[in-house]
Amino acid sequence: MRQLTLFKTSRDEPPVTYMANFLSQQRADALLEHCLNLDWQQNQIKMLDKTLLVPRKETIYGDPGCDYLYSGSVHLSPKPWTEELQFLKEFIESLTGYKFHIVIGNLYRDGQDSIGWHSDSEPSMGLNPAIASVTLGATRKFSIRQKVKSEYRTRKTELHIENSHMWNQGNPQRDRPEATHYWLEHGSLLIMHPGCQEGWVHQVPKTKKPVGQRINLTFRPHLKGEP
Ligand SMILES: O=C(O)CCC(=O)C(=O)O
Ligand SMILES: [Fe+2]
Repeated sequence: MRQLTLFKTSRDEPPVTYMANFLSQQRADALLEHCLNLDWQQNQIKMLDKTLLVPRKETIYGDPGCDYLYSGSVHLSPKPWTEELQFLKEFIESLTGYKFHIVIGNLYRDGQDSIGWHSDSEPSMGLNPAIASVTLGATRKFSIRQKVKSEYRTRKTELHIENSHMWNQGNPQRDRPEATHYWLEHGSLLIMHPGCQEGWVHQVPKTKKPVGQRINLTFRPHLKGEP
């Protein structure tokens, strides 16, 4: 298959590529059905002396030994690839030229499930990782903006940024760069290119509008992955 040619983005444009009709309706429906039966769990994040439930369910599949730690406290250990997930991974690899070793799934049960502002910069992915994200089910808004200075310096997690009013003075939202929004649809692919995690943060905010369940699959590299 011909690979996507690399993607001109200017300094002020998010380094992402969005393909709305990546999967046919039929493939996307079948994959959603498959993914609803994966092994989902709701994890906990420890922050300061609090324990908070992650506001969505999660799962991880991938190469053996590719454990993933995020927010300093959520430890995910991959189950072996299912045939469907491995096929999808290889399809995206051949399209993009990027290599992936794990997939982390997010299950957003309704509009109250979300992921706050964050970047995915776990050292186990190596430097400047590309991440490919497939959406199944309900459409949700995905926002992306450039980092502010303080977000470059420390490895802030989604809950640190969301709760930054607890330790920042003033209004932390006031000086944030303007966000770009994408409506991620059933069967779509969003590629976050190298550099995206280093200079930008993204989120899927909560919404009061009635929305059905949505599954998001993020394919990621891992330093311990198979070559
Ligand atoms: O659900 C999405 O579209 C984004 C998920 C995400 O950012 C993540 O898993 O790190
Ligand atoms: Fe992310």
